[in-house]
Amino acid sequence: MTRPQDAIIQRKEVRIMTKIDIISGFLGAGKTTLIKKLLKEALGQEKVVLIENEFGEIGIDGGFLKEAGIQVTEMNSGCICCSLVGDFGTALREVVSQYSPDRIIIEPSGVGKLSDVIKAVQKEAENCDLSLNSFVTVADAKKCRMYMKNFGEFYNNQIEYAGTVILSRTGQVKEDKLGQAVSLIREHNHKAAVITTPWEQLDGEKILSVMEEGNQLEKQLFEEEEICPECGHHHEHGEHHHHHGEEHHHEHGHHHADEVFTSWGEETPHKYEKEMLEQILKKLAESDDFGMILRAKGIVEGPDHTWLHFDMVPGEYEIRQGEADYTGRICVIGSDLNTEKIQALFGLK
Ligand SMILES: Nc1nc2c(ncn2[C@@H]2O[C@H](COP(=O)(O)OP(=O)(O)OP(=O)(O)O)[C@@H](O)[C@H]2O)c(=O)[nH]1
Repeated sequence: MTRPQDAIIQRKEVRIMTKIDIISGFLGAGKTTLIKKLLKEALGQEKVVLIENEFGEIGIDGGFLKEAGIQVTEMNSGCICCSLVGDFGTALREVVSQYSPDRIIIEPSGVGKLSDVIKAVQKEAENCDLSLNSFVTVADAKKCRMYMKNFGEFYNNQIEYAGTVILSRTGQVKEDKLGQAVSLIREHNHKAAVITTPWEQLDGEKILSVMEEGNQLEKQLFEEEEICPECGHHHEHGEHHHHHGEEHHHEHGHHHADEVFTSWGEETPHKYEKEMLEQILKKLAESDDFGMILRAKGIVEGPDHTWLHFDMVPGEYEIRQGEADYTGRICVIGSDLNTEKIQALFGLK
């Protein structure tokens, strides 16, 4: 029986809990861009800590968020999922006791499995005052077919476990292509809300409210479906079986991210002219000589004490002028990387 005072006590308990939002998504999907938008447009009044787990030993993203006054905890020593669950728990507890934030945003590495991250958070949530508030996946509308085909074991898991799927770059694709992307997502997740509106048209508050709605599906997700400890996939039963019961069998081989993806990173004082950097990124994006490049990013010194920040994902790159850093750094992530050739391309050997 619920008495009025019980309701009050419950509400108080909810208020002191730290909310956890997991923002997953494949390499270069737009996780950091989304987090910046949410911080600016929806979370300005809250005390937020960001836990980042970048793949590759050189952290690049932390800087500008720190400039914005956000506490950033990087976990570059290993991955949140699988092997280092214990360490992740420690990091989470430390963050809670040190900062008692209103909210912790977790940005897992682009090649992490969302199911593993959710499991790790749930394990800790039992011990501390943490509530799993939302778990979303950012997916590039232009590339989801290609990623599903080539890296389904990692990519599909992120889609399957998302409470909300936020498509990025939807303004750059034609309507029919966007429709195809949504169908592909739906094949792997028929419950999540899928945001298709270009981000510029949406306020951060709106996005946050959709994310938080998605949370209500959590119980359903975890109660109805068992999670395979081997592959992290749902083993659905009953009438859901037609859904993706078949394809998960041949995906059953369990790979750790570092068996499939490699990264190369270097800190360097080397200076680059903008045109030079452009040529490098173009070659990286277009040539097959370097392996399958999935992501490159960095901050390097340019001419006349300027600093160039760059981002590359398959098919596109971007160079902006930005803040100086204590030294230049470059990170390249992909599959079957030829690191010697990449190093030479950047003029570092
Ligand atoms: N035009 C456009 N560009 C986007 C969008 N989302 C991300 N980008 C660009 O894509 C690149 C990667 O974005 P990030 O936000 O760094 O992606 P991420 O998922 O954090 O990437 P990782 O560091 O690999 O985990 C940047 O150059 C962004 O400006 C989008 O919706 N539209």
